[in-house]
Amino acid sequence: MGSVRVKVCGLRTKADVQVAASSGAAYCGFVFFPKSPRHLEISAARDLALLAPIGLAKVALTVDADDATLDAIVEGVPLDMLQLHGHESPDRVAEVRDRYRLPVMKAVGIADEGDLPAILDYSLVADQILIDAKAPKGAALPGGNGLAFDWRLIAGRHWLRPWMLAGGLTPDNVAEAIRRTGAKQVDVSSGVESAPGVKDADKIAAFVKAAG
Ligand SMILES: O=C(O)c1ccccc1NCC(=O)[C@H](O)[C@H](O)COP(=O)(O)O
Repeated sequence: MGSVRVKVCGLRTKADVQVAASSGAAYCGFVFFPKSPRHLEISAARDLALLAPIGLAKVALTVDADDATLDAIVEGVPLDMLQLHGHESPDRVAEVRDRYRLPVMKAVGIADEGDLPAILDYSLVADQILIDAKAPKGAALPGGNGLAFDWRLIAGRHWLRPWMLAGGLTPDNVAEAIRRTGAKQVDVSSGVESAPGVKDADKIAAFVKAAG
């Protein structure tokens, strides 16, 4: 595994998990959002999570999920982290962290300078921050849209918590994104797919290699 840690999000098959692991990814993400082509039922996610070797951290991604939904996911799937990718407030992030005793990563969408203070706000309550492109107005999905934001907005900045760069990353641009932002962790979903929700093994391997 290289020094930059990679999260491959939206895994749906056993082959996806196996290639993420063998390529050297540090995290795999399971999406629980029915509108997404990457959505998994709990039983399917459990089967995939049980395949993940030690060293591949299993992340459950939810969007404004209530306690009953999170209870079912946490009870049904062996997990290492929760990723909150909706409009969860800082108080809700703290509540989820306390309730499940799992590390929580909060996604923050960035489009311009005005979005940056939220990174600090959430750094006070979350274990990690996912710095992602803000979804366009009216988008069906709050993430996984293959859109990048202007990396100059975060270049040279430091935050209280570990953070991960996301949004429009591909095997072709990830090295440049790391160089320009100083990211020590990167996240990818659509950039390693051949169609929405269909991961491509060669692209996953190429992405992890390019991330270094
Ligand atoms: O990927 C999804 O389908 C998704 C659905 C609902 C909320 C978030 C979602 N993805 C979040 C991620 O962590 C993605 O990996 C991240 O937004 C980067 O996506 P991409 O630009 O496609 O690499």
